Order: sequence, then C-alpha cells, then structure tokens
Amino acid sequence: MKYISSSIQQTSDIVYIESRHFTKQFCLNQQQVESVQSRSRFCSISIIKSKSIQLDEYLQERQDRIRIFNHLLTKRLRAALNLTLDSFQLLRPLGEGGYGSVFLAYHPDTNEYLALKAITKSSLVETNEQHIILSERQYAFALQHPNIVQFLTSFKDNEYVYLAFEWLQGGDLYSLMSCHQLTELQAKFYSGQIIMALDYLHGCSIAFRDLKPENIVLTGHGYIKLIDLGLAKLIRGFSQTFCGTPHYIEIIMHRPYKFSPDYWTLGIIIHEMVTGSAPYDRTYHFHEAQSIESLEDSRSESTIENDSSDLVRTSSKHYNMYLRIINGCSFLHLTDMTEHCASLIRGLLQHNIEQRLGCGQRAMLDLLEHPWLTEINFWSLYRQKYIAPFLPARKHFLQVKDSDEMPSCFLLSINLVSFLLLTSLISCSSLFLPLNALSYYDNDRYLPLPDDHQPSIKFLTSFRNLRSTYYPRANRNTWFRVSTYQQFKPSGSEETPNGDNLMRWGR
Ligand SMILES: Nc1ncnc2c1ncn2[C@@H]1O[C@H](COP(=O)(O)OP(=O)(O)OP(=O)(O)O)[C@@H](O)[C@H]1O
Repeated sequence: MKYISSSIQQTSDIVYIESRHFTKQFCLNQQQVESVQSRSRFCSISIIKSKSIQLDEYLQERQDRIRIFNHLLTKRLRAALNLTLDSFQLLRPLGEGGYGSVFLAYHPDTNEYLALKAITKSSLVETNEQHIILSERQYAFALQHPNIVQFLTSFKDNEYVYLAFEWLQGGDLYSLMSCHQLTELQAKFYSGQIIMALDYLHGCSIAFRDLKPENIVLTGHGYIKLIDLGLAKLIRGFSQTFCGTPHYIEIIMHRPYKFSPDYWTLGIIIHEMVTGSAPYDRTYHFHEAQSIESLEDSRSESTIENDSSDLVRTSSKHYNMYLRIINGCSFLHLTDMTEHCASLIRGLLQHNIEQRLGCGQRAMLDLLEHPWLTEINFWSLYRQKYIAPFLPARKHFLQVKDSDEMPSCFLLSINLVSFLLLTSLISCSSLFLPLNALSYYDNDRYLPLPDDHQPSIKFLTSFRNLRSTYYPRANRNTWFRVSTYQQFKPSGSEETPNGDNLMRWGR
C-alpha cells in the first residue's frame, strides 16, 4: 500500500509512429468517388445513398447501445466478491488525477492486464465528494461503447476504493499532441470518435462535463476512448452545477444546461488539435489568475454578452481566468485552417446555446453531417475499419519498420530445416513474450504483436535481446519487420480485457 501513497513520477514511455497509409485511405475514397461521379450521375447518387444508409446503420447501432445502457443502469451494481489488492500485481503507475492514482495491474488468475484506479476514501469524505466515485462506478458499469473506456469491476478495502478498467496502452491525446502537430485529416479521425462517444453519452442522458485531451486515451490500435466519468452526470431535467477543468470551463455555468458544455469543450479540443494551441492564452497561470482577481471586478465591463442572465459565477476563484478564456474564444481569428474547419469550431464555440452546433433541434446530426466531416464514414469509424493515423509504441523497446523488405540473404537461406528450427524456437519463446509489444497494422488490418502462436506466418531472428519478427504482407510478396527488445515476464499475453472476458469479472 505504501506504493500507492508514494508520489508518482510519471514518465511517458510512449512514442507515436505515424502511419503512411492513413491519409491514403481517404484519398483513395475521394478519387473513387470523383471518378465514379464523373462517369455517371446515377452512380454518384447511389454512392451518396449508400453513405446515408451507412449513417442510418450507425444511428441504429447507437439506438441499440442506448437501450442496453438504460437496461444496465437499472440493474444493481454488485461489487466484485473476493477481490483484494493482493489479487493483483501492481506493475507501474499509469497516471495520477485529482481523485486517485492509476496503476497498471496484472491479474494472474485471469491472466489479464488492467488499469486499477485507487481512490483514498478519506479524501473523498473530507471533501464530501463521495458522489464522484459513485457516479463513475454506476455509469461506467452500464456504458458500452468502442470510444469509452470499459469498466470491469470495483472493490474496496479500509483505505481505498478501487475501480478496475480495461488498460488503454497508447497514452493520452495530450501527449500525442505534445509531440505531433496533427493534420486536419488526423484531427478529423479523433474528432469523429469523440463526437460518437458524446453522441452515445448524450443519448443515454449523460453529460460528460470534463472533456479535455488528458481524458482522451489511445488504445494500442491508435483509436481513442474517453476515460474518467467522475464528473459525468445523468441529466433528466437541467443542471446548474459549476464544474469542469478551469481551462475548459463552460461559459454558461450559472444558467441551466444539458449537454451544451460538452460541445463547447469539443470546439476547444478541435481547435487545439488543428492549430496546436488552445483558442486562448494557456500561459495564463494560476498565480496570474489570483493576482488579476485582486483587481477590480471587471464583470460589468465584460464583453461577453449584455444578457444579464448569462452569469459566470463571480465568487469563483478563477473568475477572471474564465472571463479571459471566454473573451479569447469570441475573438478567434481562424485563419490557419480550412473554411469548413473554421465554421465547425465557430459553431461549437457559440456563447448562445441555441446557436451552438449540436444543441439545436437536429442535435448531433448537425455535427455528423457537417461538411468538415464528410470524408469520415461514421459507420466505418465506429467499427474501426480505418488505419489509425498514429500507432503508439513503447519507447526504447519497440522498433517498427514499416516497409522493410525481407533481407534477400535471409530469404535464400530459408530451407525446410531452418524453417523447422525457427518454428520450434518460436514455440519455446512463447514463455518469454515481450511485455512491450502493442500491435501493428498491415495494409488494411491490424496485427496483434506479438503473435507467437502462429509461427507459420512469420519468421523470427534473435540477436542478444533484440528480436526481429518478419510478417508477410497481405499480398505475401513483401514483408515488414518488427523489432522488439525482449523484456522477460513469466507468461501470458498482453491482451487488454475485451467483451468476452467481462464475464469473468462477474458482470
Ligand atoms: N484505463 C486506463 N488506461 C491507461 N491509462 C489510464 C487509464 N485510466 C486512467 N489512466 C491514466 O491515469 C490518469 C488519471 O486518470 P483519471 O483521469 O481517470 O483520474 P482522475 O483522478 O479522475 O483525474 P482528474 O483529475 O482528471 O479528474 C490519466 O490521465 C491517464 O493517463
């Protein structure tokens, strides 16, 4: 337990490998559409129709998911019996948030890795925030969506409440954005998934209320999931609670809202993804906020809106900072982006809720059909058919070469005997799977790494602790090489929990 209470030094060991295939898949689609369009008007109509059929399929799936959520929410959540901290091996810290520390844990009985969030009971009682943990447990339990982290189980001891989630291996969006400036197309890929997650949450009457890049985490395949439902709220009527993270604070906090704060923060995140910075001055630090706060209250001179009902809570410690954020967003010069992107961001950063994108009568449809997102086929994105723009890999351990040819000398030397030798070597090595490997794509599909149980489709070389594995491409004429530095662990694979093994967690 000392391990949990000690302060966590989090160092990100994730690197992001940019996919060369990501952009191609959209270009190809576009070309195909254009060439077909030029050939026949009839064909172009059928393509548009098929796209709208696919949108219908997505919307139908969304409805089914919402129905399942409502069904599960009415079920009483049972804490996992017989689970204690001793049931797990804590491997390393994954992160620390305001409410708890998160660890990568290994559960030997099920041979699974998971993220274990430990929340000190006393701190919750002191700050009277027990509802936060309760809400996270209850909603996370009932939510099932490819873009929302899967909750597995919970248990407690005298000091802590533990929440177990599927382990997301790819680091958060904030880390990705810190080392890569995203293109608009890449930003669309992530935005589309955030939109689908919000669409689902709002369909379940849940406002997320804490959307920020730190709460958006990449999977091993480079897709994203929302984490941290601590501030999520089931909204049956309207809410007026003042909450969120200061940088993403919604301007309307003191007037009734439903889901509109999530759209505002979506606008801020899309701006950050596309331009690399927030639409306001992020250097405006906490101490600066306090010093300005001691100055005269500038509320009456504010340029926010003349509408007196549009109140930002003046008693708030960060009141002036909020003002600055809001004002910053209203004077946006969106010049470094396409017109469609600018119109989407402007639409989301509307002060007036009625005019804000996503908050009108057509709700999320206005976003799903926005011109900036036309390249995205939401049904394909939902089923994760695209190659992700970035593939996360563990720094120092994994070296991936996308288009390495199989060395010709190596190919020539492969005869039956060496093949058999290699095969047996691979079978033996399954005892020593590298902990670091994630997954890799090959043209249009993802390959799990390592995949030592199919020795017939790959070759392996070892040099000291560096191991190279050659995978055949789909067309079988070329190869790509994945090199892993071995880190030995006793047994098992690094699969994250999936739908099937939820059963084992007593769901
Ligand atoms: N399922 C997960 N897989 C991998 N890493 C995770 C997972 N859940 C959380 N983390 C890491 O732990 C960090 C803190 O988690 P989380 O945001 O849930 O905690 P919190 O106490 O609710 O934080 P906050 O102060 O943002 O409310 C995240 O930023 C992320 O880096």
